[in-house]
Amino acid sequence: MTSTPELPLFIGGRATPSASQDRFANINPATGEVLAMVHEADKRDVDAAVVAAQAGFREWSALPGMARGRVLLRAAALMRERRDELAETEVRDTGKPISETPFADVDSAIDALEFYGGLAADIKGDHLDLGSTAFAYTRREPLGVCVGIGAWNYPLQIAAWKSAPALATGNAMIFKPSELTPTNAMKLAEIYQQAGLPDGVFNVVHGRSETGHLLASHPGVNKISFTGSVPTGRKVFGDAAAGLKQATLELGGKSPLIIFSDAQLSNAVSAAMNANFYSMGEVCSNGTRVFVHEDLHADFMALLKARTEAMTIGDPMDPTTRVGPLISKAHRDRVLEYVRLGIEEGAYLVTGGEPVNVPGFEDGNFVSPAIFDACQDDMRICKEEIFGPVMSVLTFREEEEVVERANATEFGLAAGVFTQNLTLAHRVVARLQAGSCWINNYNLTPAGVPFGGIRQSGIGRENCRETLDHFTQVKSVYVELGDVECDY
Ligand SMILES: NC(=O)C1=CN([C@@H]2O[C@H](COP(=O)(O)OP(=O)(O)OC[C@H]3O[C@@H](n4cnc5c(N)ncnc54)[C@H](O)[C@@H]3O)[C@@H](O)[C@H]2O)C=CC1
Repeated sequence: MTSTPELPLFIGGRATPSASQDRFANINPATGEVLAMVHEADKRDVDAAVVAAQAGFREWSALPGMARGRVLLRAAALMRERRDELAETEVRDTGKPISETPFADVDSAIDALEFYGGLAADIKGDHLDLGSTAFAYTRREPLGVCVGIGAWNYPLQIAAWKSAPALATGNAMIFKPSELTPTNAMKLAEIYQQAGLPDGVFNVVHGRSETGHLLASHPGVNKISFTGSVPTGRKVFGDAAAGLKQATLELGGKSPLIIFSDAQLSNAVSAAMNANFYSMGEVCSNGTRVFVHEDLHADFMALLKARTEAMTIGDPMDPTTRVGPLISKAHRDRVLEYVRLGIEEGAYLVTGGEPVNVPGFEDGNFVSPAIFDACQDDMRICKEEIFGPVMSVLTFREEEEVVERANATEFGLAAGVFTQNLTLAHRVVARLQAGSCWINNYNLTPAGVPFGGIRQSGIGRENCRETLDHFTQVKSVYVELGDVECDY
């Protein structure tokens, strides 16, 4: 009989057992199998990670940007060699289908490493002319030890989106993956090390909320980059405020997708499905409020229903599968509770929203993709983030009306507009209160295009050049070439 593997921490360039004896199980959401017993970091471990990161920072920040960029590019190449393995690991940890993870997870992570690897040599300040006898310049300097805290839905992508800009700018990072999906952060640490990253520059600390709090409140930490839910984001921001640390937050959403009557129908349906059912709907930027113009509604619903019912639910390792299990039993129950609530609130359940028994995967958390029609703005299913495969369809008549209703939310992560009238599209997008918008597509996040939210959806932008500003601070230097004026 083989024993369950252990997943230790990664501190100072070494796989390190936690000082605490606490372990928690990492469970495969498709099978219920315990993949590993994960070491939970306590205060001693967090202190050790900070000391290691401070040492790593001294060495790493002294290198020229070109040298740092080269390490990131080597790491990207190593990830590409291990693409299949990383994609399969992501399937086992998250339950997402293998038809997605090589692209949305691994390639997106590789893109981030290549993007920031390329920019590392171009991190620079400004020169200010102050007349013939003086000038000033600014330096963009790293912050020091940065903490990354990740959610469970895109574990490798989040680790890469946070660590690549942090490292490109000369910082060290301590990354805490979600306790539900801890494996690929360890593989990323191995890859960075193999690519030549000095010990201590990228550390992985496992744990749950207490470990996250210990990291966010640690006096030796200079910045926190967080991805997760709004309530946790508030706590992390509170810890950052108490220590006067910088923080960027990528939080949840309840984003609108507006489909005007002239939209190309099959593209609009494709986008609505991607915006609700990709990764089983466990995507922060999902367009879960689908506003469809009354004139298109009947055709839209017919095609949407047929295509949704044709999605294959099953073994996430099977390349033909489109719907895998939800991340955990607790989350599945929460999603099913929202389906029950939607019916109770008077929305019409067109299809799905039921637990699915997949033969051979009796312990899997499968739920069929759900479509609600006849939704009203004030229903809880239309106001609260469900983070599962539940689409709410609402109808509208006028542009003015739909813009107002789309913006009537506490969130502001993303929004989409479908129309062949580009004047209308740009006019509407300009009025939508969201950080990331798409016209005639949805949820694409290429490296270089800023991603992030406003209002309750977060602070800061990831996956773009602006992120470099979030991982650096400006030092200004005044240089005198003339004499010092003095009245004394
Ligand atoms: N805007 C974005 O880019 C994204 C946002 N999300 C959001 O994440 C949420 C789902 O992810 P979950 O992992 O369930 O979120 P969560 O907020 O429960 O956990 C996120 C991370 O925070 C850690 N944590 C928990 N309590 C903490 C504390 N007091 N201090 C510090 N860290 C703590 C967790 O261990 C985990 O690593 C959804 O609301 C979703 O919208 C997810 C992916 C991307």
